[in-house]
Amino acid sequence: MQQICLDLEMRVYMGEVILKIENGTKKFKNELIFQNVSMEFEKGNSYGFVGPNGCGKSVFFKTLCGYSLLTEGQVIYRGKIIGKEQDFIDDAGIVIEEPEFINSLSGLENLKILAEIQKKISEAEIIEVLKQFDLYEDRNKKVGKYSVGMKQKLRLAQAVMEKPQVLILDEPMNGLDKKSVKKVEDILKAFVENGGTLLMTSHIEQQVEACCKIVYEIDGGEILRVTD
Ligand SMILES: Nc1ncnc2c1ncn2[C@@H]1O[C@H](COP(=O)(O)OP(=O)(O)OP(=O)(O)O)[C@@H](O)[C@H]1O
Repeated sequence: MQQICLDLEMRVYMGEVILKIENGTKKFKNELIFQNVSMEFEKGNSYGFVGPNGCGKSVFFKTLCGYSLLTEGQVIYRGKIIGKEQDFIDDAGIVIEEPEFINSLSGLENLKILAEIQKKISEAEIIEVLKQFDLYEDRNKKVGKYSVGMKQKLRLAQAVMEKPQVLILDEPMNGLDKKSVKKVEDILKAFVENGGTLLMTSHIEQQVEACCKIVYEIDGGEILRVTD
């Protein structure tokens, strides 16, 4: 019975627009990053953005989150205008550039401190996420001694641990080996299948194609849809 209710609930929400950008333009002084972009992001769907270094992938994601304001246009999250009615998007797992972990504390201790802010999840749930990302064995090791790939997996673990509705991940596969890439792909696909909204970037097209149903290319101030 519970399963049937869950399925019905998911069908209601799948396809509903959760985040959108309307006529968005971003400039830094005279540098145009993107112009007049309108896009909608739905629950249960996944969006990949590819483009060369410096094309504006991170800036685009920062404007969607509210970390950087649009020069023109607006971002609307769950019906509220970001930067006016709400500062940042919430209930979202975000990896844009490097969030600073405390190097002298372990991976587990770092996640516990971050989980304290919202008090949504227990230590047992954090442990489960660390297991998912193959970090359980190293949970008590100081983050300062983590490898590049381990730190990246910890960032992703932190992004997903509170089961957000939206994931906004800038270059999530950076520094990961082949096995870890596959594991993260599986985690992200399951997130979308369960009704989550995934936005991710990569400068490698195959990486976004593996995880995302809809792919865009960012270049020369334009964001063009690659997939049908
Ligand atoms: N705060 C800022 N002030 C001025 N210019 C900025 C700022 N942040 C980014 N830029 C510029 O915006 C452009 C796009 O940068 P962005 O970081 O979005 O590129 P990217 O596509 O994410 O690149 P990469 O693949 O190398 O991470 C670059 O020319 C960059 O110098």
